[in-house]
Amino acid sequence: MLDDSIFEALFDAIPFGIYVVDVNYREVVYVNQAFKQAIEHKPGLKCWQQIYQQDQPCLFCKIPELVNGSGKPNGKVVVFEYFNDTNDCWYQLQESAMVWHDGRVVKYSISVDISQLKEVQNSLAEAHAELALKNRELEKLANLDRLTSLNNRLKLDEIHLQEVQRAERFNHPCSIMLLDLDNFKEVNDQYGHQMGDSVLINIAGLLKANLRKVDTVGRWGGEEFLIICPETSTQQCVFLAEKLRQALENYNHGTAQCTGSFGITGYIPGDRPETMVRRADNALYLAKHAGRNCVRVIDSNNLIPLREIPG
Ligand SMILES: Nc1nc2c(ncn2[C@@H]2O[C@H](COP(=O)(O)OP(=O)(O)OP(=O)(O)O)[C@@H](O)[C@H]2O)c(=O)[nH]1
Repeated sequence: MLDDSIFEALFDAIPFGIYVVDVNYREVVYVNQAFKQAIEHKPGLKCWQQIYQQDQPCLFCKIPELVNGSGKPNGKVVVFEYFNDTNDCWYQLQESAMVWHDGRVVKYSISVDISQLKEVQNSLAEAHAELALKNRELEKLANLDRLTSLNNRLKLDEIHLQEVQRAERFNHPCSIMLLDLDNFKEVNDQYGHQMGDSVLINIAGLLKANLRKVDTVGRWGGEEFLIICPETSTQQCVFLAEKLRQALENYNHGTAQCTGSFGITGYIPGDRPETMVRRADNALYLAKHAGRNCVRVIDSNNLIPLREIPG
C-alpha cells in the first residue's frame, strides 16, 4: 500500500481543485491544496454537505456509475458540468473511482472553474442568435419595397413563378392584375413628391386591407402594383379589381385624389410569369386607352395578338 503522503503530494501538485470521497460512506476523506482555497475541509462531513451545502445526497451523484457490482472501481471516467449556485460559478468535473492508500474505495473529483469559458460561450450563443435575427431582418428587407413595405419586384417574381407552377401542376386557375395609378404625375406636380409618396403608402395599405391572405400584392414599379390571385378565375379577379377600383376612387388622401386602371389576365397552359405579365400589361393599356379608372381583361377568350394592341 502506498504511503498517504505520496498520494497527497501527487494531488497537491495539481493546480485544479481535487476532493476525494469514500464511495460507501460518502465522507470527504481528502481535499488538495487548490481545493482548500475554495472550501474549508471539515473531516467527517458527507460530500453533499461539505461540497454542495445540501442536506441530502445529490441527485446527480456519479458514484454508482464508477464502481462495479462488487463495489470496486470500474475504470470509468465521467465528465460533466455543474453550476454551483452558492458561489455562482460553473465547474467542469472529471470523476473516477480508485483504491485509496488505506484500502478504501474512493471517488476522486477534479474540478475546474469554467465560469469564464461559460461566459464566452454564452456571449457567442447570444451573438449567433442576434446574427440569425439580423439575417432574417435583412432577408425580409431584401424582399420589401422600401417606401410602401409591400413585396418588391424580386419577391413578386418568385411568388408568381411558384403560383404559375402550382396552376400548371394542379390545373388550377390563377389570375393576376396590374394596377397603374392614373395621372400620378399630376399628383406629384401639383402637391409635391412627398404627397405623392404618402398617396402610394395609403394605396399600399388599402390594397392589403382589401385582399385575401393568399393573394400577393407588391410594387411592380413607380406607381404600378402587381396583384397575384391564386385559385381565382379572371371573372372573380374582375370582381375584385372593380372593388379595388371603387375603393381607390373613394379613398380620401386629403387634397390629392387618385384613381387607378386595371389590367387582368388568367393563367393559360404553357404560360410563364413573363407571358402573363405581358398580357396583363396589354389589358392595362386597353384600360388606359378606354379613358382610365376602369378594368380590362385579356384572357383565353379574347387573346389579342400583340401587334393589334394600340400603341
Ligand atoms: N411620389 C412618387 N412618385 C413616383 C414614384 N414612383 C414613380 N412616381 C411618379 O409617377 C409618375 C408616373 O407618371 P406617368 O408614367 O406619366 O404616368 P401617370 O402620370 O400616372 O399617367 P397614366 O399612367 O398615363 O395615367 C411620375 O411622375 C413619377 O415620378 C414614387 O416612389 N414616389
